[in-house]
Amino acid sequence: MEIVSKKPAEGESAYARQLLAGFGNLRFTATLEDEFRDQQRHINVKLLRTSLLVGLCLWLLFGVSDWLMAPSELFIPMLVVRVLVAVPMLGLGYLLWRGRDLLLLTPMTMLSLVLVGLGASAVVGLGHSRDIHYPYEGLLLVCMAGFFLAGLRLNEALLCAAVTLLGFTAFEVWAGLPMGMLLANLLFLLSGNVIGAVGCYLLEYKTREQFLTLRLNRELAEQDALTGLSNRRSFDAHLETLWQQAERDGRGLSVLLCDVDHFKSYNDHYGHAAGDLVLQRIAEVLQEAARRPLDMAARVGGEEFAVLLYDTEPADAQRLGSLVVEGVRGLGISHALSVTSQLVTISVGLASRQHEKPQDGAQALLAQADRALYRAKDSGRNQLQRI
Ligand SMILES: Nc1nc2c(ncn2[C@@H]2O[C@H](COP(=O)(O)OP(=O)(O)OP(=O)(O)O)[C@@H](O)[C@H]2O)c(=O)[nH]1
Repeated sequence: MEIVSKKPAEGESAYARQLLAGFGNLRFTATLEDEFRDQQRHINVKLLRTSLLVGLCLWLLFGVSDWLMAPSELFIPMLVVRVLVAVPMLGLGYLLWRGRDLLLLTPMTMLSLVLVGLGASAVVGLGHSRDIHYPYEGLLLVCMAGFFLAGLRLNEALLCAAVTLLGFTAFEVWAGLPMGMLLANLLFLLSGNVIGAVGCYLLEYKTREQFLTLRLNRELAEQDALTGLSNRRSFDAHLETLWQQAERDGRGLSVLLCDVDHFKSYNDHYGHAAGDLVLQRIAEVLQEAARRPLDMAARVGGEEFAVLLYDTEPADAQRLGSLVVEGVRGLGISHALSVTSQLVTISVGLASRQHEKPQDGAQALLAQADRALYRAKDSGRNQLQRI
């Protein structure tokens, strides 16, 4: 039978595909976008704690500027605005302090930012109702905070800036600012926002690029290049993790250790490249057996594979292991020099962690599977043995 390569192609990784396809519109495919946003939420909690503290201090500090610069009868209304805006900021602070409700983080941040923007617009409007030279430039700081300090994505920061500028325009019309001056002020604020938006775009683009590159590198570091299965390193780590989880939750854990039979003679007869293709086809069979989220199929040596089965009873693991033996034989790959069969076959050793008995640890389980595999080889290969 002719064997066709099913090796994972370059770019088969979702991260690599997204890097190749580009993301100039600052958006990934749905799954990656969810993953990205989830990661950002966790990072932003820390960033926001600092930003909020700085923002709140500055917001109240500007009250001193109101006191120094505004006509005295306006100070109290301005102070009321500042206090009213500080309340939702304190609410956001509470969310950040608790560190839960992460899904509320972005809406709360946007709400706080919009309220600060509108509050600042109201203060400026009050000022301009008496003195058209009352400083308004501080409003740009609010928009810049949205672009760079609040952990928002560009479109979210743009929305906050747009609402702020609309509020600013409304308050200025209310204050009766001359049209020419209003347009000049708006032009200044808009120019500042364009600069902020471009900077925010570049920052978000780089953040997304870094996200994809890091995830891709992590994936590559954990993967076997030939078969696309997990490699030995990630297998060992996953085994330890699952072992601890199985102990904690009182669940079963099984290891199938699989070794290709007479593979040396296969290589000698058909060539190393053909041998590589066989390993890839076998990997597919094993991957099928490890389809549940916590299960794992890995290439742990040259022609040696392992399958971890979490929360699986020994009898089920044995049934699955036998299916794997049959599945590989069922590939129908000729092996003229095999004294076991005319086809490529594998031997499998099974060991299971039984939750009702005291256990020695993950490595002991692996050693048991290795002994079972040795027994399978010794008993004629092309079969499963268990300890
Ligand atoms: N094509 C290919 N061969 C590999 C790879 N890694 C290891 N091998 C070969 O796998 C063979 C393993 O041979 P042995 O350990 O003697 O075992 P075996 O011939 O399979 O005999 P039994 O396990 O006793 O049935 C060696 O010839 C290795 O060169 C690989 O990545 N590609």
